Amino acid sequence: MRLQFNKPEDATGSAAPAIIIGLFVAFGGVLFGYDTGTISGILAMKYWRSLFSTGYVNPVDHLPDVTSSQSSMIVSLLSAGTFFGALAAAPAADYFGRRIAMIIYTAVFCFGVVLQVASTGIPLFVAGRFFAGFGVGLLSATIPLYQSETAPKWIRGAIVGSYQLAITIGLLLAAIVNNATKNRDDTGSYRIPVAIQFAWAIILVVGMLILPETPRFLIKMDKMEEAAKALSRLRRIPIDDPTLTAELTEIRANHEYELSLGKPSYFEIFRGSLGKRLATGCGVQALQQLSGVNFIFYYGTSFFQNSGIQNSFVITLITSIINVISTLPGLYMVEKWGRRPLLLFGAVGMCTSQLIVAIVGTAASSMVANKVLIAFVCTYIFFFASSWGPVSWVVTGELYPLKARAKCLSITTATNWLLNWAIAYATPYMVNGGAGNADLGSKVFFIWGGFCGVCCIFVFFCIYETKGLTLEQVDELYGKVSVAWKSTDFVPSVNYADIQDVAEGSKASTSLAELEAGAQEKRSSLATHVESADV
Ligand SMILES: OC[C@H]1O[C@](O)(CO)[C@@H](O)[C@@H]1O
Repeated sequence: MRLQFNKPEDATGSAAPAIIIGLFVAFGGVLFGYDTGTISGILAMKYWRSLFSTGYVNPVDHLPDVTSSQSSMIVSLLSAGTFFGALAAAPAADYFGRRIAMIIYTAVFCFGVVLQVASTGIPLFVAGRFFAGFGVGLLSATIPLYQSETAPKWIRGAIVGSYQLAITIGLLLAAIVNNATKNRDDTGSYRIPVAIQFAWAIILVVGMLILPETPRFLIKMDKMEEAAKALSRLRRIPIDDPTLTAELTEIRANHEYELSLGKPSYFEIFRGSLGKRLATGCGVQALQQLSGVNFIFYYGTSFFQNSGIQNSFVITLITSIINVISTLPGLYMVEKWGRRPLLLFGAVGMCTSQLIVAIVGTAASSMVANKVLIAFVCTYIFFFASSWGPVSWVVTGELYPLKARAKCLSITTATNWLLNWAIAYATPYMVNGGAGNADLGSKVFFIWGGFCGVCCIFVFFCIYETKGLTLEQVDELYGKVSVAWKSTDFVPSVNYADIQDVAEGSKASTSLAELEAGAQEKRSSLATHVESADV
């Protein structure tokens, strides 16, 4: 079978530079996955435990250890940092630009790594976790923003989705490094897994120094000539090419039209049509977490052990591998089927798998039951990784108008982190027996299955189909179509081909006057169409 994406006839220039750049930037996601995955290994290291112990001795193995409240502070401060980082990402991305912001954010992350490597006591280590988390949070909101603003429309889903692929690779690397270093008992033991992250951070910064800024950010700052240069690098076409003029014209006209509807303050983005889009973005990210994926990645090992399954570490490794491999078909299918069908397919599959795990895990405990349980945990991971894992980032990356994109993506990404933290924090109380704890055991899968059921309803009522549209046509879609299930019938009113005809007539140069003329035409067309909309 030959995999082929649907490159339209009006596609501008070559997609190769944008694909390479998009994939390169995606690898910031490795830091995301690795950083969340590595801590469980560090907390178990003998050397680390004795160095950081403040006198407490673990009653199980009688060795020095940190207390459970100290370890929960160490774990949760990373999540707190990521949450605040995601929230804080918008100002720099809107002020300095997406590219410079990513460089600054990676430096923040590196500062956190330095503190952790240098620390010999809990306060400094905790501060390092917070800063590293802050950097990861900042990057996690800015990478999909950069990718969606640079990608050609017909392959944007796959490029933004590759961010999730990098997250899964980071998780897998963490599982491998944890296993490889778990028996080390020297000063390097915990410093090696932490310091390894420098390598990626440095590659990322060096790469970003030579990457172009996004043309959309430059247009937002009214730097038309620079925007034309950036787009010409991204699409590998001459600066006076009519297709380039057409794409710039569409972006600029749309941005001006959106601005004419009002400037977005933080207050503004919670109201009206923008508020609806923001609720959709937060909903999709919240449900991605509530489907229960991190229950498996954070607590999988101990859950399998408690269910009487031996080799629980190997099973966790297997789920991490399935997670990486299954993300690949998701990147392809998001452009073939589109966002709505893939999310629906994933939600039905995840719901069925989680409910089977819940029923089998609650009803019986035998060799056969354990095998069925493991098989359906793996099936759940397959459905998650090929749909909600990547597509939640795709959907949120393309949901917002340029004027508010950074702010809205910050809030949407912070929602993902908030739920990530809440689930990591609450699950041990829900699952383990003991005073004040719910002792749900396998019944917890009924909760995840229930939320996957909500995912199905959410997709049907809230997710608009945006496959193959430019980010500007997505704005038009939201202006014209009032209900999500009719979004598949939407036909954009103006596209590159139309504007290209205007540009073709005066091919001489990408002058500002030419762009202005095209922009004027697109603006009036947008206004006419939105007035006649069936909203
Ligand atoms: O692949 C699983 C991983 O993906 C995420 O949901 C982010 O999209 C993480 O929270 C999780 O650990």
